[in-house]
Amino acid sequence: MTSAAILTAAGSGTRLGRPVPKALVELAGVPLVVRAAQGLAAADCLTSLVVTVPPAEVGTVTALFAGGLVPGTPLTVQVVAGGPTRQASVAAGLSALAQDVDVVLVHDAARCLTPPELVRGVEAAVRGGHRAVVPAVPVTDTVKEVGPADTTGAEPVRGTVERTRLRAVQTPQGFDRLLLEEAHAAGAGRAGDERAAVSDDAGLVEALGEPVWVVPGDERAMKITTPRDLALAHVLLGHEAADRPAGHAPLP
Ligand SMILES: Nc1ccn([C@@H]2O[C@H](COP(=O)(O)OP(=O)(O)OP(=O)(O)O)[C@@H](O)[C@H]2O)c(=O)n1
Ligand SMILES: C[C@](O)(CO)[C@H](O)COP(=O)(O)O
Repeated sequence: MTSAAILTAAGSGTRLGRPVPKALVELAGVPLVVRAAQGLAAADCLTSLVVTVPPAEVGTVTALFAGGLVPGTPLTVQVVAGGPTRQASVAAGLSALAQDVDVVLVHDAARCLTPPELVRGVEAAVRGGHRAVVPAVPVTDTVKEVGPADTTGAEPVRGTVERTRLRAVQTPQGFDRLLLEEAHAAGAGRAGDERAAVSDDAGLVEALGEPVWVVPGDERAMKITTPRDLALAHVLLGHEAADRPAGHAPLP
């Protein structure tokens, strides 16, 4: 039996605000989707990778991977069209997995600096018997629940959530394949609509009533969502933010 990853890269990147889908935006000259795939390959615990991309970009991304991922790594790469939500994209990736895959990692291309040791740790935790595993870091802000805004736009605080029990969840999330397939089948009715879809795969497993386990995450597994995140990713890489589009001022 083998381990595989589904790399979700079918989003548009609205919050990043670039003219190309986020996965094709370059970080120090390398598209995010390629960086993320190379990080998965470097973990050396996977045999195949299914990359979900916007339907119009299947050809472009297939060409990006035509030369192989990392010299010397035998990881096979298959590029498929994603869906209208992240949940739908993962479901599309699941149906493209090879038959001998029994452990599946689901990873965001937007978390392209995730270190290989985190990937290995999640895969090992699933192989070790935990059927659903998410990496996470402690929350550092105080988190409050609020009610509907008044006429001035101010929102009343309803309560303060006990912070010591909160974790910010990252990817890759690792699953026993049969459990992930069962969870996606049960939640399929939610996949077509962003307001109903789950924001992570573990949420579908939780909805089944099955346990989900947390392992320590890593700050480098940050998600690139906004222009500020992209600038931070340059800093983490030790590069100047040279990919800034023309006309954009440097961030303070
Ligand atoms: N229909 C979708 C939506 C998102 N994703 C992927 O899910 C990951 C996390 O999503 P997010 O960071 O929200 O990316 P976008 O949806 O592209 O961002 P935005 O919401 O700003 O448009 C990304 O790697 C994204 O490509 C996907 O595969 N299919
Ligand atoms: C899966 C995820 O990265 C875990 O934190 C996150 O939920 C993705 O959310 P997004 O709104 O699709 O970026």
